[in-house]
Amino acid sequence: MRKKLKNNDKKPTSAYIHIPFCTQICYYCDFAKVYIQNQPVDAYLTTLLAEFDAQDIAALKTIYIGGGTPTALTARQLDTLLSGITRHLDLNQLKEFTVEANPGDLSDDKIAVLKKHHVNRVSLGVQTFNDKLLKKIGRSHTAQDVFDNIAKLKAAGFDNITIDLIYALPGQTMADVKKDVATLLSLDLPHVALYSLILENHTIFMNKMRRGKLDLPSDDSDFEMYNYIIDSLETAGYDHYEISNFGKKGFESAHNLMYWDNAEYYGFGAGASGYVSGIRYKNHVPIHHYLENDDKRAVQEALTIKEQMEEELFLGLRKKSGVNTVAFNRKFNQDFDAIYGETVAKLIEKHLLSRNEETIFMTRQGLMLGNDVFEAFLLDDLA
Ligand SMILES: C[S@@+](CC[C@H](N)C(=O)[O-])C[C@H]1O[C@@H](n2cnc3c(N)ncnc32)[C@H](O)[C@@H]1O
Ligand SMILES: C[S@@+](CC[C@H](N)C(=O)[O-])C[C@H]1O[C@@H](n2cnc3c(N)ncnc32)[C@H](O)[C@@H]1O
Ligand code: SF4
Repeated sequence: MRKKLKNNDKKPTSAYIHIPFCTQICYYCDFAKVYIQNQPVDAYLTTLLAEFDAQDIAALKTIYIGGGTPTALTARQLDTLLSGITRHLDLNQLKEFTVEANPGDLSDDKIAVLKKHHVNRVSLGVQTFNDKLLKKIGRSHTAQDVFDNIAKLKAAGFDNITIDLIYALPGQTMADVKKDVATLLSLDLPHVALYSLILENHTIFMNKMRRGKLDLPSDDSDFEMYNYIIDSLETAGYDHYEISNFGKKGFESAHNLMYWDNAEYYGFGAGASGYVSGIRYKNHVPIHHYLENDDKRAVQEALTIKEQMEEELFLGLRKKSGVNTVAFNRKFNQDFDAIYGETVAKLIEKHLLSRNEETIFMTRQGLMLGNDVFEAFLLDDLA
């Protein structure tokens, strides 16, 4: 179907900002980033803030600064970035302002800068509490750094702290996962994201795998770990509100929910994705391409209605609450069951999907095999 969606005149109320610098390059990571030494960091920040200013944004509900590692910047650079972003914003409307941080990088002066500029959520890339495993995956911090950073953040008044953990790491056993979960629960944080290790191209791990030198847990162990994690966290009072995300009541990430609700957002910086006025775009990467091109967008595409409907399903089904079919009918002016009724029935038969009156949502099995479910919702060209 070639028909374009009507452009949405309303401005997005969320922004993602990308800082593509790191003080370490982890063996598993394929995100847009480079080692920070000798990089044109100040020039990058100037260009990034010019890109931001050009949109003339008066208010945002959620801001997410990710990377790379935002806290790889010096306190002065972080101050420049955060004051540049918040300078013209109506801060009364800002609900969630997240900055990602690497435990090894988060000093007192950087924490003070975050606090000064209204950051109210910090996401720490912990990955595991096992120091041996941390070394094995190329991280330069220890579990103790994490405990120290969390204590400092709490002392500075940050109550919305989330951590990222990865499981199914090379050589990791079920006993290791149980220890990580026990440590996590002892910290009593309001939110955590747990990812199964993905073997990405162009990473040291992929290189090792090709040479037969990476000892990854089997798919069965991966399932067992995932099941254990979900059961333990749910028992401890966390809501498993998205495939990889768990939150105490009221601490679900508003910014990430915005993505899964298929809403529009700005993306600023090298490699950032955005979705504005019906157009999905991705900015130039690597950094010098981003700096040198006047048009920061490397690719952009106006989504057809078919693509919009597919995305509504892929993204919405990531959430435990699933997709509301009545809202779908209203949004697209189509009959959900005429398009997807058969697909849904087949997935229910395979115990991957459930349905109640208005919504469809994934079963535990579906959450584990997410990609199989998403593929089933790809549409052939509609007439
Ligand atoms: C792009 S990183 C940015 C966070 C920050 N630089 C840090 O590492 O502390 C965001 C998160 O993605 C997750 N991640 C990155 N690569 C992954 C992979 N190959 N498999 C699973 N999770 C991954 C990690 O948990 C990481 O904390
Ligand atoms: C893997 S997720 C981790 C989420 C986080 N732990 C939380 O719950 O707040 C975050 C990473 O996804 C990537 N990311 C998120 N939104 C993006 C966007 N709009 N454009 C490009 N990358 C994005 C960034 O690399 C970012 O570090
Ligand atoms: S996981 Fe974080 S610190 Fe490690 S390379 Fe990726 S972005 Fe950088």
